[in-house]
Amino acid sequence: MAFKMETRYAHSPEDIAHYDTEKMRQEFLMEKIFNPGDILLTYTYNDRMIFGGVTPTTEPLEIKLSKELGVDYFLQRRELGFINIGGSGSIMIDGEKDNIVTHDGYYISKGTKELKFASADANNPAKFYVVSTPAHKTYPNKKLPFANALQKTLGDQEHMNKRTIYKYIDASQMDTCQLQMGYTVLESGSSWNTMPAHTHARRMEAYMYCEFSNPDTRVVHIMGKPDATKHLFLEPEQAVVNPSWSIHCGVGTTNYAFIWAMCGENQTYDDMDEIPMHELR
Ligand SMILES: O=C[C@H](O)[C@@H](O)CC(=O)C(=O)O
Ligand SMILES: [Zn+2]
Repeated sequence: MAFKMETRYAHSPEDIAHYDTEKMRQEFLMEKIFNPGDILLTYTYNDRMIFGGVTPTTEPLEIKLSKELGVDYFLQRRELGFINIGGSGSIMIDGEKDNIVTHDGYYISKGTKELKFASADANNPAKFYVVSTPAHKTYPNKKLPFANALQKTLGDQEHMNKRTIYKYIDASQMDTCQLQMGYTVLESGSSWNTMPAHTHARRMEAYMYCEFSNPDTRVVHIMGKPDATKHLFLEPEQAVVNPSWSIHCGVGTTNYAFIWAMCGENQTYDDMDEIPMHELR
């Protein structure tokens, strides 16, 4: 079992103006999220979000962080959400087991001492995409089945952005200190996400692109100030950190899905500043 947590620092818009492709990728792209048997995390200084992949095979996996966070145990002062995009598995929350199928999600409260992730079949492992944010209060753990997610259909064929947003952790539906998280699925023939683009200076956001309809599909993720954009070419199951001053949208060479997670100042999903098309550069 390998455990890795990389640190990614925070940037100003002026910093990235001079970054070339390689530097942009080093600073904002996570190239590997899921590796069988491993826990691969990123700690970003943008609102101190921790995100990454837990991919158990034969042995259950547990995120053990204490010294790194200056606490007694990982979730002492944090909450955690996950969505499983792999095979079936299970979790153990302080001794209580719950089975997890593909696309099940979960909210795990601050104060949880033991959280173990397992796969039912090591050859088709569960892929737990986990996101954790600082938390000040303990709210109930909550299983978030795909079928219960709050659905919002957006876009149309003319704009090549027909998609469904599945809100798993939504502050208008349940208690969460900071974290909000969901899963967006594009329809066949649609390629654009989050267009018109937006910023929300009140929250940062991480995107993890997955479930590409073809292995050769690439998603071009666009970020930066609206009038100074940069792009990254992404393979399946890679993630991007988007600072709160940055737009975050993308276009794929086929359709795809992605998991988004936000935290910061407020919890109002619709608090977004849409960018007029003529302002994009
Ligand atoms: O702040 C909200 C996030 O960027 C996403 O929820 C947007 C999204 O899933 C989409 O438009 O496809
Ligand atoms: Zn957003």
